[in-house]
Amino acid sequence: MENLTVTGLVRLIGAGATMIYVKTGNERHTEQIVSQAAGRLRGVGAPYVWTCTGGFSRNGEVVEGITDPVASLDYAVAQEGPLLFLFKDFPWFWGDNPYLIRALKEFALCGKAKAIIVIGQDEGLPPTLREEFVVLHQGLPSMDEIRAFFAQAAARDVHLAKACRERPGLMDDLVVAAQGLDFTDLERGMRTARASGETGGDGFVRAMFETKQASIRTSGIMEYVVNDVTPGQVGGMENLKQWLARREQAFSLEGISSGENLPKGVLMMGIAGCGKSLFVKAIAATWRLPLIRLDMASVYDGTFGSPESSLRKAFRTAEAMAPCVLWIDEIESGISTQGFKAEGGAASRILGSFLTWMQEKRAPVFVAATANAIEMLPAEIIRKGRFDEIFYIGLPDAKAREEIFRIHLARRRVAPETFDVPLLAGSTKGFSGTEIEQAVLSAVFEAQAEGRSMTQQDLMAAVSRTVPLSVTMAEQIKKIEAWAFKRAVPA
Ligand SMILES: Nc1ncnc2c1ncn2[C@@H]1O[C@H](COP(=O)(O)OP(=O)(O)OP(=O)(O)O)[C@@H](O)[C@H]1O
Repeated sequence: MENLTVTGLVRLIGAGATMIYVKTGNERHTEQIVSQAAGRLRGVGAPYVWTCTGGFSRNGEVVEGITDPVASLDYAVAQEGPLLFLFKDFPWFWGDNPYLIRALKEFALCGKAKAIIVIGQDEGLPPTLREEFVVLHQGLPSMDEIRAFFAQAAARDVHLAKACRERPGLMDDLVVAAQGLDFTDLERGMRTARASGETGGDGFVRAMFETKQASIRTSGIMEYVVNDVTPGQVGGMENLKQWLARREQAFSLEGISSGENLPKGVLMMGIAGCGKSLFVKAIAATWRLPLIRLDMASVYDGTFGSPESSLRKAFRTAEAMAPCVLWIDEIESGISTQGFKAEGGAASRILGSFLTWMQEKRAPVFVAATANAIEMLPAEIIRKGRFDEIFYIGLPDAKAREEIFRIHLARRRVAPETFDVPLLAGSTKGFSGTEIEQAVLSAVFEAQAEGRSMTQQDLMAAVSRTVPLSVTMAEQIKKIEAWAFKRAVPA
């Protein structure tokens, strides 16, 4: 699907296109582009803009108050061209109005001196009209458009102009911070910066990051994860850490600019609570990339639109924010226990479009996918070449458990040297990272409740109170490990 641009629109209409459908999330900006295109088309003048409440207006003045969609098309047909009509609310009517569909089909035959542009939020073009319309997509602004936006903003805003003079690299920082925002959000970001009273360069950059976080949050299926986890905070997983370190160069600025040999992504599967999420955060923090989390369960349950359109939106946002890490959490969600093939429809279509995107993406988006229920993953997803590597994160061994104890004791400001950590590690065979963390926390609380410092005894008592998942789910874990042994690299 082609992107909506002024030149593209002028070229299309100049070549005789009479019916264009623009999929947009920002009506106002689409209207601006259509107005600019109309200005470049000889003899067309300002476009007629139709809404279901006000009828037609031109240059902001009402010219004809027809609010019925079919009658409005009759009006458009009767006008002398060359003219451009922008219809805003048609998609709400054409679902159950055969007269409107017919009137649109007739408009397509009414001559070339007039063109109509219909705008809508979703793909919602009825199948019967697909042949009539050229479909365009109003994507997110490019880096050049964002730069132009800030240049214009600096011409109006004395604080931004001053900050740009004082910090030569500010424009670049702003463009990176604002990537992935649409024009409405860019304006919102400027307002946030002004309202915060922080009018230095950092204030503007921060406002853009905050706007991006808020904008990703409102999409419902995605979340901007603020994080500063380093590999030093992850116990064990030596293979994964080495893998990560070897690829750091590829995701450096030079690596990204060369665009060559960029890693596609990793799939991390394994037992709950063993640090999959923690490691995804460590990847993003090590490479100093923004981390966006996509919740597959919300994609599948359709709360925020059809799964297909949610996923497309997520990919577009990730590409617009590139370079970034896209964390696909619970990638196996939505696939029933009866198996991938039996599910047929939605699940296989969605996983199919995910795999195609993985294969074709050019933008530096590193995909970090995590999965718990690995036996549900279809062969398609674990086939070699989809992900750069598939890691299995199992229960930590004794050395990893020691590291995990040290990390969590230090996090609670307790000096690990004062404890017999090897003994603790030896007593926690079969514990996951979460279970070790919980045991440390429980011992901290016990000691606090009695108003004293924590002792080895508190920790050993907390450990003996814990029944790890590996005991209650021994059979399942054995099965998972046997499955992973053949298909994945141990983390
Ligand atoms: N290897 C580890 N090193 C240090 N801490 C760990 C480790 N594994 C788990 N933890 C602790 O347990 C918490 C939960 O782990 P995390 O959420 O990363 O596990 P997960 O495998 O993603 O689990 P789930 O599948 O349930 O989301 C982490 O925030 C961390 O505090």
